[in-house]
Amino acid sequence: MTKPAPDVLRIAVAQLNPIVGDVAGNLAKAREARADAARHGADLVLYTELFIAGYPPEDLVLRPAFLSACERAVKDFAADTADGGPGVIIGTPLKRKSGTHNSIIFADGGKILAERHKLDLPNYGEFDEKRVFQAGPEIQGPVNFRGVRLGIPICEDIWGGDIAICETLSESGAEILLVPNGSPYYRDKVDVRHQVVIRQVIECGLPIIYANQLGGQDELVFDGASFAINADRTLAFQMSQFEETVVVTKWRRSETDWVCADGPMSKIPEKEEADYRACMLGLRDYVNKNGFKNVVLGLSGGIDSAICAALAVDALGEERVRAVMMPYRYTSKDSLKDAEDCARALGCHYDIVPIFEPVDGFSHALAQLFEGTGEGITEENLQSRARGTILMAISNKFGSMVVTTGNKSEMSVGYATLYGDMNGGFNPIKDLYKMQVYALSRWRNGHVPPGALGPSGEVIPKNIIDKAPSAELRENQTDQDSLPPYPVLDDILECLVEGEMSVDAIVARGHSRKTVHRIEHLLYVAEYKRRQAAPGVKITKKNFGRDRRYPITNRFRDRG
Ligand SMILES: Nc1ncnc2c1ncn2[C@@H]1O[C@H](COP(=O)(O)OP(=O)(O)OC[C@H]2O[C@@H]([n+]3cccc(C(=O)O)c3)[C@H](O)[C@@H]2O)[C@@H](O)[C@H]1O
Ligand SMILES: Nc1ncnc2c1ncn2[C@@H]1O[C@H](COP(=O)(O)OP(=O)(O)OP(=O)(O)O)[C@@H](O)[C@H]1O
Ligand SMILES: NC(=O)CC[C@H](N)C(=O)O
Repeated sequence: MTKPAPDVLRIAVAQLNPIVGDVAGNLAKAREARADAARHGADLVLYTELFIAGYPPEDLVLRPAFLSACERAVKDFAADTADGGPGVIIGTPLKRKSGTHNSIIFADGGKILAERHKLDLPNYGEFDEKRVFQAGPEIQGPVNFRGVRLGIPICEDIWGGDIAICETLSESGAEILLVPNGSPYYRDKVDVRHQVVIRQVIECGLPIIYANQLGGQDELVFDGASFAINADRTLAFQMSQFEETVVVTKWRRSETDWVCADGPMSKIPEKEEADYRACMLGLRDYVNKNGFKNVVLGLSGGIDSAICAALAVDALGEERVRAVMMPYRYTSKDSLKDAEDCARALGCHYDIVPIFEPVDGFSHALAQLFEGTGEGITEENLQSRARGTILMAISNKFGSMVVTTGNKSEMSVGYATLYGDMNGGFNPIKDLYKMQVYALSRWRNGHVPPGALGPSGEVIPKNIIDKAPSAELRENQTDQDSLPPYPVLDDILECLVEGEMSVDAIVARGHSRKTVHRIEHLLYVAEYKRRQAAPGVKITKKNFGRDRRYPITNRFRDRG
């Protein structure tokens, strides 16, 4: 006799932080979450996209041994469900006759009930899925789970491509849609996701549960913030952003549809907090997942290195961060004081390593060769390179990763020295324009974000925020000697980079044509530097990683 279909379903959403390639570790994490969900009465656990592999696995998917390890792991996990506990929907790559797919397996009672393959493979911005996966050959209907028909589109499948996947699932009898996602952070992305899901709910008339991955993976930060929308378009539940969590949500069958009867309603952080927490999580996971015990950075008394030091202490704790002030002839007393005050406020290790000897040593070594030439950028870069070499020596000696500190404004126009201040393994502020660096610094002085390991109070001394930024590579230098004021520069850059706007359109916003042409030129000729730059956290819709792929050799200039 078949059991009657239930009127209540407890669906756990596992918003977890996997490690790409750590199949055994991810399986252990999945098992732990299932045990936890079982203790809280869950019928089913929904994991995120490709959870067993970690997302995005990129070219690992081309390795047969990796595919076999993933498939073995999900089969073992499916076998666990013979214990009568919750069923599972878990993401894994699967190699089948139709190709290698981005898939899920749905298991219950010790058996794999169904496999589903992603139909719409994203291939834009940061995504390159068509490179390693084949799309599922056809839309497959809902899966009957203990008498309830559940549709399982996978991430991009609901983003509104050519195929009406949610609608088709609804027409074939699905009652709830459960969507595993690997949806990376960019500013305001939570709103974008809500809009995407609401649009699908309107189209298909079904409630949709959106489970998103958590954690940093190279340049990407997965921010979680999993949620669901009821069939009547109301928010059914909202999970927290930037935190690992497993929650059991309760769904009740009504006359017409399933409605969420119990689930969390977490508050989503506002702009500065969200960006700060993304930078912090991205840095923490990069350092920890790559096995570094600690980090080192040059602390100049300027705002960029100060916010990087704060992010590092918040991400890793004061004991794991070493800040090094490396004064030279042009380092002001103010900078020495500001750097020390910042390090003291943060409580991290602080050292002073002057660079007179290395810089003067290089100058001596080159004196004959350079005879008759004037001093200029070459000599300025020697200072930056001496600092870069010292940081790399500390890195080699103690195994600390160098945190590099160039903001997006500088990285855009090439105001950074190759093999100098560009040295480093990871850059937490690579995708923040200078004005955003200021905004986040002010915000951090007034708040300690959840999960931060650093202290409260003014961790970035006010003087660092108030003074005119300077690289201090020659007497009385300020950034504004050779660049437009940062509010102007950042606006032009945002128009050129994120907006891909024409020079005419940017001039129409009130900027001088000459300045816009100059910035466009600087942006293009700095491409070679960016290709050699360390990776860093993606915060905007278009970062200097995968999102923007300009040629290095490029004669185009917009003179239209
Ligand atoms: N297309 C290309 N493809 C490959 N390599 C190319 C290249 N063009 C130049 N190069 C190479 O790159 C070298 C030039 O690059 P690089 O040595 O870095 O030096 P460069 O870009 O000439 O100078 C560094 C710039 O960064 C500024 N800076 C430095 C440090 C800190 C800050 C700050 O504001 O925080 C600013 C500094 O004022 C200066 O404008 C050339 O000598 C050449 O070897
Ligand atoms: N005197 C210094 N001591 C230690 N590190 C330095 C020093 N000067 C520069 N650096 C390092 O090189 C990076 C680039 O610094 P620079 O001062 O040239 O300009 P910046 O981009 O305005 O950075 P900041 O705002 O941190 O000063 C700094 O963020 C810092 O990590
Ligand atoms: N992994 C995916 O398919 C993600 C695609 C989706 N457009 C997102 O950014 O969230």
